[in-house]
Amino acid sequence: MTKTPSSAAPCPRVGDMIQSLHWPPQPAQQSRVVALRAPPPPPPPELVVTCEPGVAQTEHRNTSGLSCGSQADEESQCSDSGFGGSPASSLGLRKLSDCSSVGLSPSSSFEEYEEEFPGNTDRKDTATRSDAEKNKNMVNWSPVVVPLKERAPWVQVVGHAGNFQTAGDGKLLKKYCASEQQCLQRLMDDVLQPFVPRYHGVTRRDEQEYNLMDDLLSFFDSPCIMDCKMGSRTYLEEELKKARKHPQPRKDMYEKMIAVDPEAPTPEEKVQQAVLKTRYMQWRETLSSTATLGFRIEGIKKSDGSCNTNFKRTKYKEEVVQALDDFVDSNVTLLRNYQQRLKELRLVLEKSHFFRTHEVVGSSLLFVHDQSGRAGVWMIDFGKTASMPPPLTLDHRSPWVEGNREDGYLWGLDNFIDLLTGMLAVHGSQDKSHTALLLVYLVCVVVLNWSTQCHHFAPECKKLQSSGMWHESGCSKPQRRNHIAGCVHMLK
Ligand SMILES: Nc1ncnc2c1ncn2[C@@H]1O[C@H](COP(=O)(O)OP(=O)(O)OP(=O)(O)O)[C@@H](O)[C@H]1O
Ligand SMILES: O=P(O)(O)O[C@@H]1[C@H](O)[C@H](O)[C@@H](OP(=O)(O)O)[C@H](OP(=O)(O)O)[C@H]1O
Repeated sequence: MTKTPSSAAPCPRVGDMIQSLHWPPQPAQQSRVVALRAPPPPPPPELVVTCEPGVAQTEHRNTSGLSCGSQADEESQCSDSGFGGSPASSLGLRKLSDCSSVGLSPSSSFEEYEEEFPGNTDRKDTATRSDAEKNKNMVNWSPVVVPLKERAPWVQVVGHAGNFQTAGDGKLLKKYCASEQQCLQRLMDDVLQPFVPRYHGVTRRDEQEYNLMDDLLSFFDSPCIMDCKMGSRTYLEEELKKARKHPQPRKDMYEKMIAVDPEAPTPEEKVQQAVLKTRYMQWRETLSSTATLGFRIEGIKKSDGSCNTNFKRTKYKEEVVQALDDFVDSNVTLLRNYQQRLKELRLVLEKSHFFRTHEVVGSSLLFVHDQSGRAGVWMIDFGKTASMPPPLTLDHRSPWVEGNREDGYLWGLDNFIDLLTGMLAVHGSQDKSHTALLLVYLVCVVVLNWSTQCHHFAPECKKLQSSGMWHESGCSKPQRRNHIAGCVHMLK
């Protein structure tokens, strides 16, 4: 969300991303890392108390031993684009999805890279007991923190390139964004806390400030990850107003648009070779399932290292179901775990004060599971989450009409849960028909077996014997049906 084009990394290749995110390597390996992928790793992050001017604080609280001051409740959204947003030259710099790593070759798989760094095994010692205990509070299903030596390097599935760094101790640094910081702080005191990465305050590294939070992948071993953007609207009402006041057509978005559908721009946009951000965002919503289902899949990374961010046109239920089924490898237990977790989340969202009083736009649900069958879902990305002026609240289900600020988040979640329920029902009925087929097969085998035992008593067999058509091994194929019928008749 925080866009600092000057410091934004170019669309990272997988290896580069790993290099910049996974540190610090042991000195012995460091030169190898540098030789392979410059630049060298940065120094450890320094925790700072977030009371500097310009760092908005709204609450007195103490996270990770940090105490914070208080300022006016003024939120600045992290996404500035649309009215000055990413310059055209940033095309290719911004999103990981622009350089989709679909079908990464095995040689570029994350796991393989990890093996290049035996030093990583030593770092398991740095995962302290207190960290493990903090993490324990966050997950309400399994308190296991996977030892670092077993962990694959951190992976960013989608989002702004260059926004993240790992802290190496089960924590993650995301480029500082004041409104996101406010949300994360508030969420730590809300019933939603178990569904959000634990927030540890602001930290600085290399002159850049970051929000420090739990790395949700640290609970998993070679995780499969899915990012789903929630809600029926992906831009803030505020963005719409600003775009009307100061329209700033974007060339980069025009290019992203024609890359997907050359016919999408209007004749006017074709002449300008640029589109407004809000227009681009609306087009993305209707092209995908955002407008019809209230959520869309942004990207999926599987445990084999393959990563797919090619979901811009994944719109219809059947397509979404197909992608979800592929994400869980048709594993019914995982589907059930995810359904359960989403139902729990829905119950908590309906009770949450934070949720009631915030317009939640552009936020994602991060789905993570691994081979062990553990599965978790967390809310991430609050850069475009804006508080409502009191006493206004949102129900998150009503359709959006400009001015009501409804975001369709719960409507999307309802649809998501319904899809999973439907998938489970199909798997259930498939299981039943498989069981029925298996039973029929078993009965046939038993009866056939029986038939060879009881042929002496079956009148048909006697007939066959007297006609010389009996085979020593039992009935020959053409007569088998009669034989079985005879046996069954006898049993009656
Ligand atoms: N706490 C976390 N733990 C593990 N992975 C995370 C965490 N937060 C974010 N990620 C990873 O980073 C990706 C992008 O996250 P996020 O949406 O917060 O970034 P962003 O740059 O603000 O994205 P956007 O372009 O949608 O605004 C996610 O898809 C996920 O892979
Ligand atoms: O997925 P795409 O097609 O690449 O489109 C991007 C996506 O909608 C992001 O959510 C948005 O960032 P925000 O959510 O922060 O607005 C970004 O705007 P940006 O280019 O202005 O960062 C878009 O370019």
